Amino acid sequence: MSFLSLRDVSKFYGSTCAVSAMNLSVEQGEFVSLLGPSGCGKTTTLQMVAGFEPVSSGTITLAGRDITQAKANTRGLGIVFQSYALFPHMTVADNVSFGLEMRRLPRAERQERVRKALSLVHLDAHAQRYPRELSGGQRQRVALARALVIEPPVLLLDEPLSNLDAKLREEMQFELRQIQRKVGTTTVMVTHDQSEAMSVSDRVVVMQAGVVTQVDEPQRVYEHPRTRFISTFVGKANLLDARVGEVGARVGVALGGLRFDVAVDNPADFSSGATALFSVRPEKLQLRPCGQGRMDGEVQERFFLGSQWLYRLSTDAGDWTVLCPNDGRESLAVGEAAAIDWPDHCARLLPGEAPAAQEALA
Ligand SMILES: Nc1ncnc2c1ncn2[C@@H]1O[C@H](COP(=O)(O)OP(=O)(O)OP(=O)(O)O)[C@@H](O)[C@H]1O
Repeated sequence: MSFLSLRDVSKFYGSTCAVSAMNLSVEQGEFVSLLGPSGCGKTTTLQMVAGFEPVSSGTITLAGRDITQAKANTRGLGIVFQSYALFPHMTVADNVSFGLEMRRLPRAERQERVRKALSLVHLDAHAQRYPRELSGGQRQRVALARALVIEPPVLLLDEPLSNLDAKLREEMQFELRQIQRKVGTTTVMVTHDQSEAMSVSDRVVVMQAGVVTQVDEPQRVYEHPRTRFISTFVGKANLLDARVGEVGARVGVALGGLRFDVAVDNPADFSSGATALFSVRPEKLQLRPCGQGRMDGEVQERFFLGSQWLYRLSTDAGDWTVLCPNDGRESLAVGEAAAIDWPDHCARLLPGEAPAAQEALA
């Protein structure tokens, strides 16, 4: 049995369904991110696990214990929310020690645990400072230390890095992952930032309108998105209408004047003669001289991104976005003709109709 488990958990606010029959199993020590656009039910899910919001239906278990109706303060979970409200009149050490005092731990043990927690987040030297004397990233680390010091079975993080600027955020993502690996605390993080979810998580739970649409390792979500929405929400994708030909282990596709086969995860999702979406990531496409690729096109726009060039090309099959590494060679000009090509294994086919949205997890 998994460590943290949600079974058919739903949440209604009046007639609004915030979370619909959600199933999720998190293993001990795992780092799982809930990823999705604003309003898809991520925070509500976390609040139900934390015990701050009652579930409308369903069951939540932790280490084999049904905690669905347990009061928040009896769940013993570590929680770091977006506004990581430290006590401004307390030193860093006192802020971190607070939860241990509430648990009436002896003074010597408190001091030792606070020392260890601050060392973990590299703030040993700042123990006697006040929150106002810290940078945003340091304050964030105090909040993390405060959550970790109680040695919670599960750490819940709600957009913990969203107040930080881009560079600090990236550094903290790296640190967060390192700390989590070191301590081994089972962690569930809410984020709407796909690159954050991908870079820190063992598995990503993609949510849309209260429904879980995919649960997979980050690379799998990126390389094998299950729906049109996921393929564009997680990274960028070229999506072109195609017609399904013969369906077997590989599926025949007609795209513009081209006919070719695509390997698919589940051939049963496709039927001959139906429409489907052909998908390939912009960075998987290559530009070649005319006549030397799969189809010829014309450059409509180009953008210099520093390490890459972004091109928009028009072809008979539709418009394409292509990302090419800036290898120092001369770029293509607007109006220039070029052929588009892609390796077979980078092509994906998505059913025209979205597959069953809810992922039932074993
Ligand atoms: N207390 C509440 N009362 C009524 N509706 C609510 C309440 N809290 C959330 N909702 C609604 O439930 C849905 C899910 O909200 P939730 O905050 O879980 O989304 P989210 O994915 O965390 O969004 P964000 O990324 O913007 O924080 C939304 O439609 C929201 O308006």
